[in-house]
Amino acid sequence: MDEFQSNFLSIICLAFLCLLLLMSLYLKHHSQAIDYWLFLGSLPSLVWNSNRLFEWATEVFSSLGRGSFIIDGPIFSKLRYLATCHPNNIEYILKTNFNNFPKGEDFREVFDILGDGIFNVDSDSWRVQRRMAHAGVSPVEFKTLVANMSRKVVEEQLVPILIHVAKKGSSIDLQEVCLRFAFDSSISVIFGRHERYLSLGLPSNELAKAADEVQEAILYRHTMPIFLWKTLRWLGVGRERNLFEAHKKIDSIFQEYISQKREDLVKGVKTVDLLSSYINALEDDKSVSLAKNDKFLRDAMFSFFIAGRDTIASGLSWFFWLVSKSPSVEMKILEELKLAVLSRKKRDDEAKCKNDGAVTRETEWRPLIFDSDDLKGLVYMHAALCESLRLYPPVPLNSKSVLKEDVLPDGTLVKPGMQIILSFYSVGRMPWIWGEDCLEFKPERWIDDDGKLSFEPMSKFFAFNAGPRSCLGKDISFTQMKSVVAAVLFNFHVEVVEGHLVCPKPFINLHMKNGLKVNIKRRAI
Ligand code: HEM
Repeated sequence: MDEFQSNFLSIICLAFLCLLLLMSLYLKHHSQAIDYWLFLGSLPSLVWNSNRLFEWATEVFSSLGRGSFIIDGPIFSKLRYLATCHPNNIEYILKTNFNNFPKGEDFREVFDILGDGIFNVDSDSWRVQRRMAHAGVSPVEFKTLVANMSRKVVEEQLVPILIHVAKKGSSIDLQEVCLRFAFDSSISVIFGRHERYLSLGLPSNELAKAADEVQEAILYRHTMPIFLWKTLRWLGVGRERNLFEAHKKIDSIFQEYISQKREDLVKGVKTVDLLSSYINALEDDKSVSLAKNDKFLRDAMFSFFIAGRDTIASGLSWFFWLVSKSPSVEMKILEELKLAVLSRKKRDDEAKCKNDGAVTRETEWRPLIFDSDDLKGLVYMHAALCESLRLYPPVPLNSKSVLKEDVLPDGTLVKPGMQIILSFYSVGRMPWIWGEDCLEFKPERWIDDDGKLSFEPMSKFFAFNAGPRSCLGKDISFTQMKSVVAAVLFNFHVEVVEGHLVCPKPFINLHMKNGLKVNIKRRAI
């Protein structure tokens, strides 16, 4: 064999070996339900499925038959994610070894719009924020404020719009209505202001527009390597330009609200709202400058605004959709509400008899608005809301970093530098976690044999997070959602427009890609 022939043979052997390596790498990982590409890792799969990320992750978990899988980035990047939906892992990360899994610097950079707000800080800064937020939302006065504000927005804004739509016989996007309800309720509770973003004609609002832009831009950041969006930010182009403008707008609106509130407080105008309670609490600490306080207030209030707006809207929209497809659930909710109305009537009649002896009977149809007293103890409605949040958690994913090497309860090794994605969306869709009927909307699974709410499902329910960073707004969320659900279902029949396609939108919060187009009819009970 001459030199040329031997070189030629070597090249052929090398090429064959490379091909073999490539095929084996591809095939090996392909058999594990997630494609792995030489040099590019799992990035092509991720990009390919970016418009159905939650469903894709769920499919991968299902086909693997276990609760964790690795997503590798391109060969020279340090990108390495662990996706998990295993309840034991989630419990371990959020509770048992909480200190080893902070949010981390990457999260902080991507969500820089949140500043030093509670969602964006770890360790001591988080503890300070948590203490203040807890003190702000725990008092009975605050809970009463939330109940009163929800009732007000429902009575004065939501119901009149639905009456209008029912009379006209036209359709409406119920998701948009829920978003606007959540916006107005949040603003009134946080700032004591009444925005009326939810009103006939669906007016535009600068703050709402900026907040939407922020969500879109942050999602966009998730789809590309950090260096790329940072370059776009530096160049001031595309979505980064929009984010910059939205950031500026939000800062100026919040600064105006804060200054206005300070002036009101100096004038002696007292209101019960979150901002007032924060200003009063900060007043005691004279060591901090006003400007620093204002920045702290901006970050804290923006976090509350983000916390309450999209979550409540998402929770309500998916709930109405699920109930519209499940007449038996709807009937049971109505039965429960009728009982609540009867006991209210009894209370009212007794009070009237005591006062003037005459019990009036109403003849004309008037929408019935429920008070917080009426909404206490609605076990079935509570169960139905939990069931809807199980299938469609408003915060579908959570992300954590790793401080020290650790082994998760399912045996997965995690190392510093890795990012862990907790897929709350997938947890509710695994037969091995929730049973073979996991995809069915069954509020009954939340009710025990004595007809009370069962605590058992709570150990695998993470819609409100868990552990030290669990949601501080859980109770008030139920108050708000119940006041909307009761008023809408008791007074109206909601019917999804025929042919309207409902599917999740890849977003920070779980919204519907095409909204929720519904027809509204007045209900005669
Ligand atoms: C259906 C409605 C809601 C759902 C499903 C929900 C869910 C969650 C989740 C999953 C987290 C953890 C987020 C993370 O670690 O990044 C969280 C945290 C939080 N939520 Fe909610 N939330 C809801 C409504 C609210 C409301 C109305 C408020 C307003 C007071 C609120 C206040 C908070 C706060 C302050 C935290 C931060 C806790 C911390 O980091 O220590 N949430 N929520």
